Amino acid sequence: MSRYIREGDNPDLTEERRKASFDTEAMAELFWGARNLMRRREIANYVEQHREFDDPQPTAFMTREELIENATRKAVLTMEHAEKAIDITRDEESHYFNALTMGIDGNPFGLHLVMAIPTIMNNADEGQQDEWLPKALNREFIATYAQTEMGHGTNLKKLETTATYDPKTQEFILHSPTITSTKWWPGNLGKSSNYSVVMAQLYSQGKCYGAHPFFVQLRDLRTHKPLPGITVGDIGPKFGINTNDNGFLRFDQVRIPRRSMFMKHAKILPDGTYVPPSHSKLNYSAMVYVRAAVVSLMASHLLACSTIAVRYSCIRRQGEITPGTGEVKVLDYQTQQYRIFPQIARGVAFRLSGNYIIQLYRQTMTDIKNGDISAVPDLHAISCGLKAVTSYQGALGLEQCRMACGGHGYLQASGFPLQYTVAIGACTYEGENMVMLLQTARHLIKMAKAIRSGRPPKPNKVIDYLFKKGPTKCLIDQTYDPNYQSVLEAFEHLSRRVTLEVYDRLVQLQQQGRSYELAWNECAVDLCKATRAHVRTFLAKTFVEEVNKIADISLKSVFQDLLQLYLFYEVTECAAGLLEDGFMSGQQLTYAKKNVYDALAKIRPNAAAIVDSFDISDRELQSVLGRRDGNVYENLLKWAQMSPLNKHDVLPFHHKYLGKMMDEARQKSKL
Ligand SMILES: CC/C=C\C/C=C\C/C=C\C/C=C\C/C=C\CCCC(=O)SCCNC(=O)CCNC(=O)[C@H](O)C(C)(C)COP(=O)(O)OP(=O)(O)OC[C@H]1O[C@@H](n2cnc3c(N)ncnc32)[C@H](O)[C@@H]1OP(=O)(O)O
Ligand SMILES: Cc1cc2nc3c(=O)[nH]c(=O)nc-3n(C[C@H](O)[C@H](O)[C@H](O)COP(=O)(O)OP(=O)(O)OC[C@H]3O[C@@H](n4cnc5c(N)ncnc54)[C@H](O)[C@@H]3O)c2cc1C
Repeated sequence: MSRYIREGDNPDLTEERRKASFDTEAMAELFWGARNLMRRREIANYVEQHREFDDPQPTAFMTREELIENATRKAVLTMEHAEKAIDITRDEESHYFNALTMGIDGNPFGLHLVMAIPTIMNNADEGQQDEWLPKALNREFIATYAQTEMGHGTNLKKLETTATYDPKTQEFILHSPTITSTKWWPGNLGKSSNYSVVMAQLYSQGKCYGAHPFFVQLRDLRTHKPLPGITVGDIGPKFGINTNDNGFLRFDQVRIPRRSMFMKHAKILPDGTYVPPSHSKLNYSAMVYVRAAVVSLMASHLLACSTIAVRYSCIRRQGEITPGTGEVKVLDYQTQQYRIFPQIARGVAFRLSGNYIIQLYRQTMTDIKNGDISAVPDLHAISCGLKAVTSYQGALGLEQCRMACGGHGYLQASGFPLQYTVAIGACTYEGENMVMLLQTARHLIKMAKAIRSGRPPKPNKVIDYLFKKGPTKCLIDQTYDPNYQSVLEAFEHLSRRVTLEVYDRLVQLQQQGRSYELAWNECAVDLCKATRAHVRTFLAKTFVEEVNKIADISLKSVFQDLLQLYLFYEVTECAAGLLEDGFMSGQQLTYAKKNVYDALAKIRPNAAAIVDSFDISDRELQSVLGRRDGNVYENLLKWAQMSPLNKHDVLPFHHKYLGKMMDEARQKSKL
């Protein structure tokens, strides 16, 4: 019996769990890996046993100051408990523990862990690492990553903050020369951090060498007051992540020692001589890390929101399908399945590719340490595209899950506003999505040039297909192929065609006299399409490969249903492109749609058990609608009764305004 079924649960949800064709626990093991699943359970138990991690009230009812104080309290507790609760050397355990204890809306260590420490690990030289890393890991300071300025986020070449080297004192002078040079956005900069990685234009011997990272103390270690010459604060409430004190920062001729510059790759010698790095973008590795991590992060958001939507749709009865047979669970509506199940399938696809890309990141960082930088452009290309596509599709998917939950989906109690507002940040941070799509397109255009000139680069799993000659007509038909060769070939065809077409147009525009840059801008929409097609191909192939590795027949069959849905849903999503050149026929599109509907029907009886197997706890979901026990209605009422507005039956200012107005209106009407 499923470990998710307990006495007192909503019977509709229990009925759903009993219907499953597979063992939920075995599925959870497959999904997370046996060891990770066991550790997740142990960590979740640990947190449940320490009630001090509980929020004093739902965070939705807290003011911003209360939110930040609560997060800060829990962050300190988290660090105090970490060594007892988890193996701190295992990233998976840290991420899970942090998510359970601190939630997803931000915490004072967010940027310290995600960007500052990776920058120290990958950009500090040995001496600097010896000095900074133990202190960073030991929480002797909290650092953030200050790169974006009020005037420039994308175009790093135009950052205005300067770091001018003074050989006489062997110091850099940090300065913010204009209002637009004010650092703006860095997470945890406003109030929590006392150090920061600061990206500034490096000047030495009268020459500018471009943006470089520096490690800068911002606040006094004892008083926490900003150091002389430094102005720092919070940028105010935002669309979401209001638990995070995203900040602003200005420097007024602040002097820092020469060794504050990260010197693993580029260096300034004491006399001011600049030593360039082996690759000009090695200083950007923390950004590459977060872009890669976003893929798994989007998987987590999608799987959490589809868990909420599926569970709620199992207990929500509304309307009849066959008149007179009683109200159905809303999950029985095909439209509901069409809204929610593709989000599950995309979440799984993102999880699988997310694992791949993080491994590639780790491998590339190791290669760089060993002096091999050859994988840097490939990692950059695929991580930019994946980040852009998964954050965009993730955002759309979360919104579908919310809308699938009707009015209650619009409540903060649903958990959707928190998930959504956190998730959509990823469309912008770490490289705005269009900009990221265009970065991948640069790589694709190089590949197109190689194809046209008949000189393929050295073999590479991600782009080899571009150099293949695929079928000239789509081979999708009604026969079942577990390798989905014809679908993958269709995606490859679309990607190859769009890439080559936009390349040819780029060349043609230049032949007509446009500069490369102007031609590029005229082709930008199609360049983005090429990236999307390439990323779709990558996600799809990774999904097929991973499903083919599953040994257990009953689990594999569930994954195959999700894979079928994923692949044919994507075919329908890119149908215009496949039909445009006559590659796919209308009839084949009809087959694809039928495959989508068939997959929905196959997934329907397993849906509740599938989302259970993602093993997302109520503590993580923070959702009344997505509760494991399905007891939504009584808990919605309890939740509303906790609203601070309900502390008073009559609001203290009622008689001052509305009461007075109505009294006066009644008086007048009596006259
Ligand atoms: C389940 C998950 C569990 C746990 C979670 C784990 C971790 C947490 C994950 C997420 C964290 C969550 C929350 C964090 C929240 C927020 C963090 C956000 C922080 C930030 O936003 S920091 C600021 C980020 N800023 C940007 O990204 C700026 C974007 N701009 C750029 O990157 C660049 O300027 C550019 C790419 C647009 C262009 O660069 P450029 O102008 O310097 O260069 P050129 O255009 O001249 O290009 C030259 C050449 O270099 C290539 N290039 C560019 N960048 C790179 C790179 N990074 N690596 C390799 N190569 C690069 C470029 O492609 C060109 O190549 P070509 O050969 O000439 O074509
Ligand atoms: C939640 C959140 C957290 C953040 N955290 C941090 C942080 O910790 N540290 C930090 O340094 N920064 C942080 N940022 C800043 C973030 O990295 C930038 O906002 C992002 O890189 C985009 O830069 P921008 O805001 O200057 O947008 P702009 O570059 O001004 O872009 C505006 C719009 O113009 C278009 N555009 C711009 N350039 C191009 C181009 N080359 N081609 C095509 N279109 C283009 C895009 O549509 C874009 O949306 C954060 C931002 C957010 C929202």
